[in-house]
Amino acid sequence: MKFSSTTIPGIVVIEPQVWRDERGFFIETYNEKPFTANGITATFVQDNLSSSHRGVLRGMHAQAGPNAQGKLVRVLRGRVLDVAVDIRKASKTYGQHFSIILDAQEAKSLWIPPGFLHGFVALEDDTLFAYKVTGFYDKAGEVGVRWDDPDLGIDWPLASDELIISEKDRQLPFLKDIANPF
Ligand SMILES: Cc1cn([C@H]2C[C@H](O)[C@@H](COP(=O)(O)OP(=O)(O)O[C@H]3O[C@@H](C)C(=O)[C@@H](O)[C@H]3O)O2)c(=O)[nH]c1=O
Repeated sequence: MKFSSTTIPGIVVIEPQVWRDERGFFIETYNEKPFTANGITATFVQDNLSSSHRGVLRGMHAQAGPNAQGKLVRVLRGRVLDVAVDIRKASKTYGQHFSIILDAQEAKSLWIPPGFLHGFVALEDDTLFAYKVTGFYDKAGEVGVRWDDPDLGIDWPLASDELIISEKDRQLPFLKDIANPF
C-alpha cells in the first residue's frame, strides 16, 4: 500500500499493491497496520455501498457530533470525481477542497477525516461506491452544503443539466449559512 499526502493536511490517497495472476487480481482494501503506521488510527464501525447512474451527484455531506465520521472511500465499479472540502474552522486550508478521479481500475481509495464535506459525481452508469466510516449513521449529526456553493468553487466535470441530485441535496444551504460544528 502506498500512502500519499495531498494539498490538504489530513486527506490521504491510498494505492493498493495489486497482485495479478491468471485468475485476475488481489488487493488488500484495508489493513490496520499500514494505516496506523501512516497516521490513520481510525476504528471503522459501518460499511456503506451506493450505486449511481452517470450524472448522479451526492453531496456535500459530513457527519458531526458524537458519531462524527471519517470516511475511507473507493469505487468498485465505474468512475467518479470525488471531492472533500476542509471545513475545520481552525485549519489553514479551511474552505479549500481536494478532488480526485477514483475508478475501479486503479482501485485507489481516499481517506477523509472528520471535519470535511464530502461528495462525488458518478461519471459512468452503474457506478458502485463503497466506503467505511468511523461513526454510526446519525441523522442528528448530518451537515450538508450545496454542491454548487460558489464559496466552495468546485469544478464539477459535468454540466448542471446532466446532473441527478436528490431533493434533499438540492435544498442544502451555503457554507456561509450553516452553524459549522467543526
Ligand atoms: C448515509 C446513510 C443513509 N441511510 C439511509 C437514509 C436514506 O433513507 C437513504 C439515502 O440516504 P442519503 O440520501 O443521505 O444518501 P447519500 O446522499 O448517498 O449520502 C451519502 O453521501 C455521500 C456523499 C457521503 O459522504 C455519505 O457519508 C452519505 O452522506 O439511506 C442509512 O440508512 N444509513 C446511512 O449511513
